[in-house]
Amino acid sequence: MTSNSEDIETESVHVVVRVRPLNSKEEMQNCQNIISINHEENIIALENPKLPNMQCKSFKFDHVFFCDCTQLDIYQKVALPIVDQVFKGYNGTIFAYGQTGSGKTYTMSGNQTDNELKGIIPNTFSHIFSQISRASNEKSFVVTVTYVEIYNEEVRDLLSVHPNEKLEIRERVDVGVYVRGLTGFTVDSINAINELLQLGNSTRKTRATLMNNLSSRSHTIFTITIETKDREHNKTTVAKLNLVDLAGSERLKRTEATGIGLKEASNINQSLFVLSNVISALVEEKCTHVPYRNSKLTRLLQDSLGGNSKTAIITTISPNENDYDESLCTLRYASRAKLIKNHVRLNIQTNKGLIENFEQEILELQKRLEQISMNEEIKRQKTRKGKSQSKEILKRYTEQTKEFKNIENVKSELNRKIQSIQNKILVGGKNLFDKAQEQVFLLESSFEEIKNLDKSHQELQELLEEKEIEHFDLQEQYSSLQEEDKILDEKIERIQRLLERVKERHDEQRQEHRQELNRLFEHHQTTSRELQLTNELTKCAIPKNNIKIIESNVAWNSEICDFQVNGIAHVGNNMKKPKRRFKKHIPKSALMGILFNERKNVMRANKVIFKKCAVKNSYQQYVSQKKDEESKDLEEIEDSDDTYP
Ligand SMILES: Nc1ncnc2c1ncn2[C@@H]1O[C@H](COP(=O)(O)OP(=O)(O)OP(=O)(O)O)[C@@H](O)[C@H]1O
Repeated sequence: MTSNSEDIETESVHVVVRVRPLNSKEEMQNCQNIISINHEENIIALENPKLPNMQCKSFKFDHVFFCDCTQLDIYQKVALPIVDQVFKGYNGTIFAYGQTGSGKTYTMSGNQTDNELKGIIPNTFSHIFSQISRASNEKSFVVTVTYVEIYNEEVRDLLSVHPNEKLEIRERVDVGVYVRGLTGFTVDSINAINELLQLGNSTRKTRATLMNNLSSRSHTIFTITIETKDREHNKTTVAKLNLVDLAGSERLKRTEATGIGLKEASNINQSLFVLSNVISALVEEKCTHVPYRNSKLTRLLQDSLGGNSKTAIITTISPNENDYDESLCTLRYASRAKLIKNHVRLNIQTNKGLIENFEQEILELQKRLEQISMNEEIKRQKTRKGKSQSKEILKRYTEQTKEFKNIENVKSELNRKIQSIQNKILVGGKNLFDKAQEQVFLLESSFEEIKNLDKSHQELQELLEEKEIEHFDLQEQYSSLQEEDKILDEKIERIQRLLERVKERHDEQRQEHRQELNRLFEHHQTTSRELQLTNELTKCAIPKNNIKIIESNVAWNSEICDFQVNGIAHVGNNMKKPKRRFKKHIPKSALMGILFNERKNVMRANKVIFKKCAVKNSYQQYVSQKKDEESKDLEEIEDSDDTYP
């Protein structure tokens, strides 16, 4: 077997944890569960029963399964991906590791009579044969099985007629590590492979201990080798799947083992100790030597740990508070094993494989059969020709008939051989199940399909919900945009109407201003003329000096809107003394008289003047007021744009 170095992939060992439920004995003793699980993060936390206030010890794995998980859950998450890879030509290993009584055998083998309780090994059988029956008929497969146990550091063949015979481990460059003299069986159906498993299990060493009524006293490796010949791509691959059920580690104090039990337990612990050393060495960066050779177990699992294999370790633990130390130790090793890197490559068959050998054998047998048939035919013809001749010939004929019978027997034996070899080569697409098996498997696969469908249904449902939310959002956005658009239209319309109104008002006001301006202008002209006349009249009526005196002594009172003589109160007739500013040489009475009369005249005249002036002022005020109003209107328009809802 060869494979290009470029094809080598480095990948970590897949490590999962399975927690078994508390058993009835533990429940009766009221033992506490010290394990909690975070399924989303795949974290398992262990509470120290002696120090409940201390923080839990937690470990992260590729997957964690709690007591309620089913055998099929484990198969789908752990074994199925590896079995699929074996079909592609990659080696695979699945092994259960854990304390005695933690559920390794339950996980690997389970209860064979109950479909739901079947473990990884029987489920793998169904998976393999269903894959073959679903494959293209351009593919041929040969499935072979071996089953070994390592008991007290001795390798034994569980399928051999001499199961107690010790076997040796050897290594060859082209094959790798192998067990010499191991019996391999080619299987063509689930029944055939199941029978071999049962046969092996019946020989496996088990014993009742204080920790487990049916404790495995040996490590077992059930190996399925699948050779696949793909005629379409002219490629043959051969891959091994090791299904390993280890014996559990045990504290001798707790199991109180003695005699053979003690020897078994010491050997089990010793080989598990080597296994943990191998794991440690593999993950240590500076380590140059991995002690695979220190135990038979690690020697046989050499390829699975750090070698050419896709490996999954199922760490089984007990939730019982009394098993805290063992569980912690198991989890520590398991989390270390996660760091092991394997170097996986596609195993392409370059020399003659089983399929080719079988095919050649069939051809040779068929040729022999043809030759025998031809010889037989010639002999028969000769016999027919000599039928009517002498008695002697008749005697020979009887002998020849006997010979023909023998030939027939040889022929049927050859046909049987051909058939049995042909049966070993499984052609893709062929139905390999008998009715009952098919139903069982269909039940399992439909269960699997239902699960997958459920999953995809759930995913689709979630997607649909997401899309619906998006749709609602869009609709909301769309309707709010439409509303906004409508509101904006209305706003524009209203602003336009407002603008038109303002324009109209503005035009009207302009018109009014003009008219008012004209009117005021005319009025102003008339007033100016009148003022001019009044001035002329005043000049005639009042001497120039007096006018000056009057002018310097009167002031406009804005409160009463009239002229007032400075210093004289105009309340009734109570006029007060004028201020001393008047010149002394003018007699007071005369001045008063003049002043009084003239003041009256002047006041009248000035009132007129003032009024004219007031009109002029008010005209200017009016103009500026109008300007203000116009600018206010414009501001109003501008404001209305900004402040509109
Ligand atoms: N997940 C589980 N669900 C239900 N029962 C279980 C589970 N795991 C183990 N058990 C039960 O616990 C008992 C011990 O299990 P099992 O024999 O598989 O342990 P083990 O790890 O193989 O022990 P040992 O190393 O001694 O062989 C069995 O009765 C088995 O049915």
